[in-house]
Amino acid sequence: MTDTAIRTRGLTRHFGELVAVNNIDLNVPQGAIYGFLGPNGSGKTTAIRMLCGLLTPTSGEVEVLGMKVPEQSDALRQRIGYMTQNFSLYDDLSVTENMAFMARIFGMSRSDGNERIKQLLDRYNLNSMRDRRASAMSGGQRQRLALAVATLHSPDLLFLDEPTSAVDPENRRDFWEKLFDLADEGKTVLVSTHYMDEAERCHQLAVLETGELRTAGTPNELLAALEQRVVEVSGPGLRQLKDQLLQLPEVISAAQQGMQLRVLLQPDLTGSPTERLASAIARDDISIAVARPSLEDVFVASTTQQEQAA
Ligand SMILES: Nc1ncnc2c1ncn2[C@@H]1O[C@H](COP(=O)(O)OP(=O)(O)OP(=O)(O)O)[C@@H](O)[C@H]1O
Repeated sequence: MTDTAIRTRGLTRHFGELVAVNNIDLNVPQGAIYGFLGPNGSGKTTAIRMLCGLLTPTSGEVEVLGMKVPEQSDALRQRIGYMTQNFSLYDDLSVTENMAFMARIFGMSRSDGNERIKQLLDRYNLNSMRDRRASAMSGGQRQRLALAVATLHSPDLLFLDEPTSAVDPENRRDFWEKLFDLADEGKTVLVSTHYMDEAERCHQLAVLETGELRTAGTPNELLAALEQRVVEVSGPGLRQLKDQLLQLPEVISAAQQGMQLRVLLQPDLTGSPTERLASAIARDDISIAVARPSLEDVFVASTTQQEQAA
């Protein structure tokens, strides 16, 4: 049996009239890398802040590492790490000073703190810049320092809010390797992201839109459950073709990818999707082929249903 690291029921947060998080049920297994995927303003940060005990829910139940939140937030704080979007480093402090400061906050003795800092300097390749001020570091270096600081007290659960938005693909890949090392040690990681390649790396995912949980599961489960059909269309005049496609009732979305358009179709179409589109467009200079769904298609399908229904 897998233990549950995070369990919520009916998690809701209002800001005045705005419902930022609406009635969310989550089950995050221990040891998983769990992705929060959603457009800007979909409620990812608000949900994370409630799970950390930093923000009180308007209603609903939250249990994190077996503790009730917000009631047991103080005890929980020792067992979780939180890396925010802007990394929350002290720019005027050096690499080791940033870490030593956090060690003091967590009440570590000087010798324990120094021992842990030594381990983390090695683990996150920060030795060569140990005396450098945080303000003088590159995006990738700051990210590694932020992860070192967030894991200084060896938390069992790590919250990462869009941790890779300021770094290049190589640093992102290295960062994810570090996350898998943590998961391999039994740590649970909840990570919010906009990037599809990152979503694909997660063991499980939740897709949020306008504060609501649209879908959740492993990447394979989400792909298998996608009811919408996906086709690729190529031919001359792709920009005009795209506008034409978007007028059709069968089409949910169309987006150009290089020399072709990726088109998501309504789920309940009868007959062959390619023949149906070909007859609707009625042009003999284009080709249409069925495509394998991707997580981006899942994301688009689950975050445009509401717009269509409205
Ligand atoms: N303290 C606050 N007061 C009022 N509204 C807020 C507050 N915090 C968040 N919101 C609103 O709640 C909604 C959800 O915001 P949130 O930051 O949780 O989304 P997000 O998915 O993390 O977005 P992003 O990807 O842009 O970081 C937004 O409409 C935001 O403006």
